[in-house]
Amino acid sequence: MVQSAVLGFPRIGKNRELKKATEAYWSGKISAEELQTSAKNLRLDHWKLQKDQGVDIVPSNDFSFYDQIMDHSFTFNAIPERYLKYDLSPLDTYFAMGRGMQRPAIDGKPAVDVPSQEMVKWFDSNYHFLRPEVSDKTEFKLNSTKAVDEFLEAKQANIQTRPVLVGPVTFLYLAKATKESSVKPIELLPKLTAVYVELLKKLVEAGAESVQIDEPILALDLSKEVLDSYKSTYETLAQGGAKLILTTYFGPLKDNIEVLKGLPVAGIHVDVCRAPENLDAALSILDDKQILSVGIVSGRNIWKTDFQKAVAVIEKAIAAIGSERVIVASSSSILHIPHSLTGEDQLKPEIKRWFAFAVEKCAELAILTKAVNEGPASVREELEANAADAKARAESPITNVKAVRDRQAAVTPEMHTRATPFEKRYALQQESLKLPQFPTTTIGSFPQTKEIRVTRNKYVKGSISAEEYDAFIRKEITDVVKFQENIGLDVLVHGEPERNDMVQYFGEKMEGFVFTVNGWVQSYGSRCVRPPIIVGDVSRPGPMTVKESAFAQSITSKPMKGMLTAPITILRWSFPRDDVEESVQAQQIALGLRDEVLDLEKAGVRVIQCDEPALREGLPLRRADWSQYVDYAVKAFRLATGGVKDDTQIHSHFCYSDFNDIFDAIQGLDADVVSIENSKSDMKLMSVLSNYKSCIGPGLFDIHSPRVPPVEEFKERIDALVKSVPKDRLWINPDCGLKTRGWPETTADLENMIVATRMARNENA
Ligand SMILES: Nc1nc2c(c(=O)[nH]1)N[C@@H](CNc1ccc(C(=O)N[C@@H](CCC(=O)N[C@@H](CCC(=O)N[C@@H](CCC(=O)O)C(=O)O)C(=O)O)C(=O)O)cc1)CN2
Ligand code: MET
Ligand SMILES: [Zn+2]
Repeated sequence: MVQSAVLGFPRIGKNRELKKATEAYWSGKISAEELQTSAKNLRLDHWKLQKDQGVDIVPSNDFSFYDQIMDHSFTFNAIPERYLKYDLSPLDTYFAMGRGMQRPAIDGKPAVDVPSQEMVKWFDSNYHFLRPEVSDKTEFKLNSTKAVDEFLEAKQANIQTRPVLVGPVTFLYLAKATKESSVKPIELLPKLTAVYVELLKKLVEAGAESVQIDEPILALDLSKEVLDSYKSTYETLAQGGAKLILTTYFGPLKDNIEVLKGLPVAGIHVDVCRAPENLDAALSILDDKQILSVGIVSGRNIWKTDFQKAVAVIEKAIAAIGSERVIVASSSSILHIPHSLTGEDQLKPEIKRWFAFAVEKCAELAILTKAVNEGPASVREELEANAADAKARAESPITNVKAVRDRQAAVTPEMHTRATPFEKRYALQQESLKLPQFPTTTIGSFPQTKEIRVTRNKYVKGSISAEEYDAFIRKEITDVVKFQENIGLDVLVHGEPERNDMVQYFGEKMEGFVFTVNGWVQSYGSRCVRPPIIVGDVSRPGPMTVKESAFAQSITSKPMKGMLTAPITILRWSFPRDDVEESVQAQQIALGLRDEVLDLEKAGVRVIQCDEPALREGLPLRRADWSQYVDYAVKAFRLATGGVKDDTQIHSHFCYSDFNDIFDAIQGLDADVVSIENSKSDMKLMSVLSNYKSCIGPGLFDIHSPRVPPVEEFKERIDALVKSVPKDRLWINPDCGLKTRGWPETTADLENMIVATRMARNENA
């Protein structure tokens, strides 16, 4: 019999219970025990939910308080020394790795001041993990039995789970060596694998029938060294005695499939949503006992699975290897989609029927499995309903809007190019903006205080009027503008208090999107987003940000920076359509933004920033696919911004550190100023910065952590930057927006940043 499986379930909870509990713990409102209890309840709920939907194989150890990769660093004792010297509890050590910790000496306990680990994007998703850090001194050992404990916890509730581990090759591939260490992480494989064996033995002892071991890097271009390591690593892992299901996802395996041939694993999992060709590839290398887990229900999007197509794929696998050896699974963990559609009553029924969220995806897996086990007649109604939903979507008028298509057809090459080259127009901008050396600015948002969120919530629920809300936002903007003037920033921002989220906000102002009330997806740690869903052709019916930006400019004589989210980021951080090319969707969004940019310019805003932080994560996982992506991504940005006058300054912003990969694309945007995250990447960007032809503001402090760097630290960073960036091209700013920070640390951060900038100006005048 075919079995169904989920590779990982969203852990944040239906109503973001985990977010609320961890944040309450951090602020001292609940105890560690209370936090553990709510986590335990959530795990139990989620196991039961999946079982109730009819899933046969449910995962354990997919839970995490912060990030599953960091859990592995913690489990295998890859804990940098800097987190251990304070004698914190294991839980607090763990959270310090995730978010840093800074607190004064109290009750005889020493002061703590430690930044978090580096946070990076999980493949091409909007989820972030904490990059493991290893060195030749790392002593891998079992520091935690979380995987075993959670397995037993489920077992106690009479639920047999399949524990999930991140495979050792993927773990070390994603790791970096500490600064002091010369070791290449991958060289530590033998040492680390030995500890995996120990853990696997414990899981088997506890009663685990099989273990899911994730090796998603197999969807990347890999070196021979990495590929070759699979054989010896998995031969060693086999000593653990566990039945391993080696899991790959997010893309085609291509030639990497070869290394899976002959590995001593019980089965492999492939993603056939992203890469249908993985099915044949996998079938061609399995031995005559191995299981094939077919990832057919997408863990990355919210569209209903096309049952008819899916059944055909599964039947093909069954025909090849027999039903005992086939598992029907989610393509990847379904961490990336919201919890459930229940309660999303504001969605029009004719559109809601196109979607399946996590709980509904579980039901889909059960239906598909039944269809192949008991025959289509056993789920006839479900199959018919599914076919009707697909047909209704294909025929919906919103998926093909003539005015939008006509405008796209009329786009010309000239619309992508500014009238004058950078050097000349920057000189004009300098003349009009009159900025000092090393201009200071911020990335856009200021703290989204509890008061702001609560007031917006009241407005959304209708308990305050639009006028009251507008007045509140105007007051917030006024306060933020005054604050920036007082503190001495050069290019101001309005602070984005009116925005729930930089993507959702724009989605809500454009046609072609729909929204959820509770469709939260974890982005990092306790932070979540509610991605809007692109359901049809996109257009912009009217101004989206002009009112707030024009007001902010009207109350200051300093230049006010208008703040927009650029096309690829709106596209990537939404759930895009799967019936139209992403390049087409990007261009539709770009045309809407182009109108907004020109309206801002008309309203007297002379600096306009279009944030494109998702440009890097949008890069296809395989290099061979990069150029066609970069081509449409860069065009979309240029289409949005290319229509402005010479003396209107275009900024962009990127918050990740792999600048190298995308250097040419960023250059190709032809923005006048770009700000990029830099503070946590060990200043490794330095070497490429000197080649950048326009202005650049490498981030000077990490906004993900409440830790405030002292003035000297800022000064050191600026001094290092002055050595690689031309003195008339360097801007000074934080890594990213300040919305997740509180006012005390924001004030201290910016004060220190400005003091250090003034020192640097004196020295470099
Ligand atoms: N979409 C997206 N992706 C991104 C980023 C981003 O900004 N947006 N930034 C990078 C890092 N990721 C981040 C993701 C989320 C947040 C973040 O701050 N999220 C907030 C929610 C933001 C939001 O949607 N706020 C809404 C709803 C807030 C809310 O929780 N309201 C309460 C009621 C009010 C209250 O009691 O607090 C409720 O609904 O229950 C609003 O302000 O309107 C959170 O998790 O807390 C920050 C960074 C990369 N990816
Ligand atoms: C994730 S990039 C954030 C950019 C946005 N303008 C902000 O400051 O919040
Ligand atoms: Zn950012």
